[in-house]
Amino acid sequence: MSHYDLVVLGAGSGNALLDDRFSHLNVALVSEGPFGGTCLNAGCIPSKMLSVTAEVADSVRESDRHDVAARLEGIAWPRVQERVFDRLDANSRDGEQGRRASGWVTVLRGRARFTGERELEVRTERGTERVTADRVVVAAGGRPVVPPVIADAGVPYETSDTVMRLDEVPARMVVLGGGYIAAELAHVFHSAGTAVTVVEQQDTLLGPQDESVARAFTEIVGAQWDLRLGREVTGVEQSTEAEADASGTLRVTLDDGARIDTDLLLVVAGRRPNSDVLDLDRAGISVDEDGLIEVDAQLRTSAPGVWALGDITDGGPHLKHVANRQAAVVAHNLLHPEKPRTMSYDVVPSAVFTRPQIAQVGRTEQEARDSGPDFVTGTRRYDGVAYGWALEDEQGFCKVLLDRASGRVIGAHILGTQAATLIQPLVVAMTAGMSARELAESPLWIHPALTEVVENALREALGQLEEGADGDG
Ligand SMILES: Cc1cc2nc3c(=O)[nH]c(=O)nc-3n(C[C@H](O)[C@H](O)[C@H](O)COP(=O)(O)OP(=O)(O)OC[C@H]3O[C@@H](n4cnc5c(N)ncnc54)[C@H](O)[C@@H]3O)c2cc1C
Ligand SMILES: NC(=O)c1ccc[n+]([C@@H]2O[C@H](COP(=O)([O-])OP(=O)(O)OC[C@H]3O[C@@H](n4cnc5c(N)ncnc54)[C@H](O)[C@@H]3O)[C@@H](O)[C@H]2O)c1
Repeated sequence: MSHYDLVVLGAGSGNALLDDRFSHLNVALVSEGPFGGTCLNAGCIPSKMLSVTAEVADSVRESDRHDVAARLEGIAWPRVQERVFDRLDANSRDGEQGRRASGWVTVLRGRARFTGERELEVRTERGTERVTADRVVVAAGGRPVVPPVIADAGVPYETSDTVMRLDEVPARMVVLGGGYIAAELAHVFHSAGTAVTVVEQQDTLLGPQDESVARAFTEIVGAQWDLRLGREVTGVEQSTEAEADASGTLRVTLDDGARIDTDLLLVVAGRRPNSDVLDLDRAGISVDEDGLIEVDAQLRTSAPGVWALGDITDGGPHLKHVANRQAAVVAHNLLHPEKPRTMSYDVVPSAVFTRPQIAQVGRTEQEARDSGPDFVTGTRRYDGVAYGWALEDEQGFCKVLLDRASGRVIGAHILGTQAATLIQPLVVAMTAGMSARELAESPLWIHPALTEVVENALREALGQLEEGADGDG
């Protein structure tokens, strides 16, 4: 049994909290999977590297909109694979080697589970190691959910953990689920030449987005992907050899009786926390009904001396920038228990790196309607500003929601080129408590940058506020 000052479980965002400030401690970093966790190896980063490649191909395809004569000869998928994963795998290996060479971090690669309070068993290649610690941070993330209809069918399928590393691009793909991951990966594979069918149980893709964004996105991609909305998969079978040659290796049946022959099934129907394999009850760590570890604002769990962060917790949306901030808060609280910091989830932006790109922060219009504050909206389209003309963009828009009483932005939604970047001034204003008028009128907005669409949406909403105020008077 080895004893440590600190054990961190998980080499994703958990690894991010360890820096030289901890070098006076005896630390163990335990991880089953590779360093960098989901984000580096199978999540945010490879998906964005592939999505930018897809964007480049899309630009060539659409070059005639800008009177440029170009023809796409194809995406060299094996070379893309090498470029993306050689870099990411090296980064992961370097991260692990750096820790091993640090002199103060012991790396234990293997599956861990709790055997008592701040006591763990780790099954490594060299056998089972038992460790105890004064303090423990649990950052064991989550994994894809595979509905029983697929898991029990005994057929081959891919998830986001595997699909980005395929050797070749399939001719046909059925994507089960129409959320974030589906939107990003369907774009990548469609652009690489795959005929994509998306099966989503709700009536739109990206259901939790603002209703105008979800509607517009569903309509735009509906012209490129075969969408089966409001549908569920009821069965999947492997085709016979003769059928496979003619129509693909799998046959997917939907609840309306439709049968779809395909070469590959991608299951992206949500994620679940890895808490079920950790025997958390033996450590006194409480979870909610979804298996998420319950944490307070300081990211403490119900067990003394145990903190948790990232996708395994019930603290905030499961996004990498949230997990990174949580890691910074936990690091501070471990080092300065007398002056602890807390997490706030008041303003959490997110983006979907699909085509068109989508970004959001704060409330959706449907949430604002349901939760009752009196609000106004302002929407401006990309084709209403000069840079939108330059882009020949006929789909993009920015919508802002302002609280009538305070004049502050309570939500913002952008669909279109560079949405993830354009939303940031709105995020800053919301975080700083700046009014919409201050944001629209105090900084100079560069002309004719695309940010003018944000400025104009704000001005439109401010006009609505004024009209309301005049009416009241
Ligand atoms: C395809 C995809 C795209 C995404 N894109 C984005 C994006 O663009 N932007 C964004 O903000 N977020 C994105 N996310 C979400 C983001 O990846 C996660 O929120 C983030 O990586 C969570 O970090 P984490 O440290 O909580 O978990 P992880 O990074 O999953 O780390 C968990 C660690 O725990 C280890 N572990 C688990 N169980 C055990 C065990 N029993 N014993 C030992 N070790 C264990 C794992 O090996 C791993 O090292 C994406 C996710 C996916 C799947
Ligand atoms: N850009 C980003 O920030 C980014 C990108 C990818 C993933 N993520 C993170 O990963 C999480 C998981 O992404 P995800 O796309 O797997 O989940 P999700 O929750 O976003 O979407 C899952 C979708 O699958 C549908 N679904 C579930 N079961 C189904 C079934 N049996 N039949 C048909 N449809 C079904 C759901 O209705 C939902 O629309 C996200 O919530 C987010 O936290 C973030």
